[in-house]
Amino acid sequence: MDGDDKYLLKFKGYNFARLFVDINFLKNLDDFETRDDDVFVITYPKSGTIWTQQILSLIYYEGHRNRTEIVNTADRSPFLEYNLHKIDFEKRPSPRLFASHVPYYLAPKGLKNKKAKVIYVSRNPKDVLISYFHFSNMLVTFEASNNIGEFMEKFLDGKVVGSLWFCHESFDHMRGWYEHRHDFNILFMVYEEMKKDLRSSVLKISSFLEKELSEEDLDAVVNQAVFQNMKVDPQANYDSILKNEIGLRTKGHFLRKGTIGDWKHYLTVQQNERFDRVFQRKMKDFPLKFIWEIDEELDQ
Ligand SMILES: Nc1ncnc2c1ncn2[C@@H]1O[C@H](COP(=O)(O)O)[C@@H](OP(=O)(O)O)[C@H]1O
Ligand SMILES: CCc1ccc(OS(=O)(=O)O)cc1
Repeated sequence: MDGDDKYLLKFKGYNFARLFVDINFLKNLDDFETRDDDVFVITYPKSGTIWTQQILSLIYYEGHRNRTEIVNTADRSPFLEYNLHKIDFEKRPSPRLFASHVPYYLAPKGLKNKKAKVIYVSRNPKDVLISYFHFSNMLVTFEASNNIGEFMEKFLDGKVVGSLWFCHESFDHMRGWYEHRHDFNILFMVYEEMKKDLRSSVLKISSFLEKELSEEDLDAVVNQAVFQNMKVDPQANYDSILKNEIGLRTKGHFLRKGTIGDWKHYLTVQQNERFDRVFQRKMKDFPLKFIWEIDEELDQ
C-alpha cells in the first residue's frame, strides 16, 4: 500500500474506494481463482457498469427476466474488489458474474487463460466526468467537490477512485485494457453504442457469451435494461443500497440521466477547451474513436 487519503486507498499505483475495499483481498487478487465460465464486466467508474450488470443477469437468468426473483444487482453480479455483501465467491454456483473497475495489470492472472470472459465497457470521458462529479458529491464514501472545475482537476490528475481515465502510459485504464486485449477473452462495448441501439448491443453481448436468446427473451432483456425501466426497478437501480447501506450526502440516484453529451450542459467553453487539450495530448495515437454527442431528440 502506498499513499494515504480518507477516501482513496492507493494499491500498486491504483486508487480504490477506501471505504469499500478489503486490503487483504487486494493482496491476494492476483491469485483469485477464476473459473472458465466466469464473466467479468470491467469499466472505469461511471461508464455503464450497472447497466451491463443488469443486461448480463437478464441474459443468464430467466428468473430476473420474468421478474420472479428478488435479487439486486449487487448480489447478481457483485463487485470483485468491492464485495459489499461479503459474498463467499468460492461457494457461488457457476456461472459467476462479476463487476470490477480494476486496471488490466491488477486483474486476477487466471483471466489470462483466455477462458473466462471479460466485457469492457467504455464511455466518452466528458460524460464520465459529469456523471462522476454528481456521483461523488452524492455518496458519503467519495470526496465531494465544490464545482465541476474542481472535480475536473482531480479527474485529470487521476486523484479519484479508478485513478486516471486519461492515459499516456499503457498501464492506465482504458488504454491498458485495450492494448492488452490479446491477453484476455474480451469484448469491448461502447456506452454510446448501447444507447443508440440497445437491441443490437444485447445481441452482441449474448453472442459473445454464447447464450442464444429467443426473440421473446431478447425483447424482455431490452425492455428491462432501457433507462426508464431500469430506473424504476428497485432490484436494478441500487436505490436502497445507496440509501441504506452506503449513505447519501445529497439526494440522487445511481441512474441519473443516462444520456450522451450531458457535459455540454456543464462545462464552460474554457473548461471544455482545457479538457480537449489534455485529451488530444494523451490520446492522440489511440485508435478507438469516442462518441461525444448525439442529436438530443434521438437520445431517449
Ligand atoms: N439503462 C441505462 N441506460 C443508460 N444509461 C444508464 C443505464 N443504467 C445506468 N446508466 C448510466 O450509467 C452511469 C453510471 O455508470 P456506472 O454504472 O458505471 O457507475 C450513469 O450515468 P449518468 O450519471 O450520466 O446518468 C447512469 O445513469
Ligand atoms: C459496492 C457497490 C459500489 C458502489 C459504488 C461504486 O462506485 S464506483 O463505481 O466505484 O464509482 C462501486 C461499487
